[in-house]
Amino acid sequence: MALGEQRPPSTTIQSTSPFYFGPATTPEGRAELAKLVTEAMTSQGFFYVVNHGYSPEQTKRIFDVANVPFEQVSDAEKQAYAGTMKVTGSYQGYKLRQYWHIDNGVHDQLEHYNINRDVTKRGHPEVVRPLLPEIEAFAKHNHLNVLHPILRLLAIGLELPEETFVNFHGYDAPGETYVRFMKYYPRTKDEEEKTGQVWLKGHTDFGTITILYSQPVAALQILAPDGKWKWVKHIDNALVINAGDAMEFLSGGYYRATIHRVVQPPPDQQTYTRLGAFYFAMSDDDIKLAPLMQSPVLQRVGIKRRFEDDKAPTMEEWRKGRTSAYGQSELTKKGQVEEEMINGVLVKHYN
Ligand SMILES: O=C(O)CCC(=O)C(=O)O
Ligand SMILES: [Fe+2]
Repeated sequence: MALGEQRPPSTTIQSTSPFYFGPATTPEGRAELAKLVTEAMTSQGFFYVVNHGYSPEQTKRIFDVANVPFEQVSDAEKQAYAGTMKVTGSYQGYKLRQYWHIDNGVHDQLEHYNINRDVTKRGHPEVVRPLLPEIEAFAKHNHLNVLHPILRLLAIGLELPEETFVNFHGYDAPGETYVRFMKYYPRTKDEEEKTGQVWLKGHTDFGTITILYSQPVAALQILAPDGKWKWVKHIDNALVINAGDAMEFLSGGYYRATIHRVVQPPPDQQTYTRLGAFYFAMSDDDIKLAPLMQSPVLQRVGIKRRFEDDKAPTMEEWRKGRTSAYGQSELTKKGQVEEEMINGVLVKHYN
């Protein structure tokens, strides 16, 4: 598919303007950017990053690489490299189609291939092996050139020492931060109807920061503060950044975990397959996800508690609890929202 040729539909979020990492080399530049990031993360819950260091050609190459685990690997080999989410609470390897329940007996039609930033942790399908140096370079770029600068801005936004969150996200520290490639396959009319055109239910990501490489098939929506789902607009070679549960917990609710979902694209885009490239960041496994009380900002605005501080899960406990339950557990319906308890914390799913 020729990425970049499709146009998104007209219903797009217009309020968030992309910004540049460029000026962030000086303390003044970072202070300015921190204001923008804080504004985005405490209101809409996402922002774009442009000028992040990858050229359009490098980004295109990553999407070509992203397609390989889906298009060039046989079903049998995919099975051999399937992840064991329910048992290990870890997404490494394939998340094959039909694994999650969406709604009314309908299961998902999307595949992931998840690769830890330490690409040697597991084996990979034969055609993926020669691509591992490139995938590792991609992980490192995301971690050091995108994630760490964002984490510095988020620390400044809480008036904490700049390296506070960076120190929780060591590239070589034990933890799960990983690259995800993802492919959505077409669904039947019946499946579309029974799920109200929802491909991936409204959810929050469980890590700290998600980096999504913007791609042209519109389908991602964010639940805006006014309670309406809004399309996320495609911007060529931009990154869409959102916070997840772990960042919400660490920031005492100040930075909101963004509620987002994936729905059937608008009619003019329904014949395209949708390919995704992501970097899912988590803090190091041993970090306790309790609010950073030392933040002067939190001392002023107060903390929204999800659990008592001494009961706060570690990153490892939280990611394992959420991963093993996701799409497999019995959810309790409460109107439009479905709920479950993970590690004593209420988790919501939205239609
Ligand atoms: O495909 C997308 O745009 C979003 C996927 C997503 O939300 C996820 O994998 O957590
Ligand atoms: Fe997500």
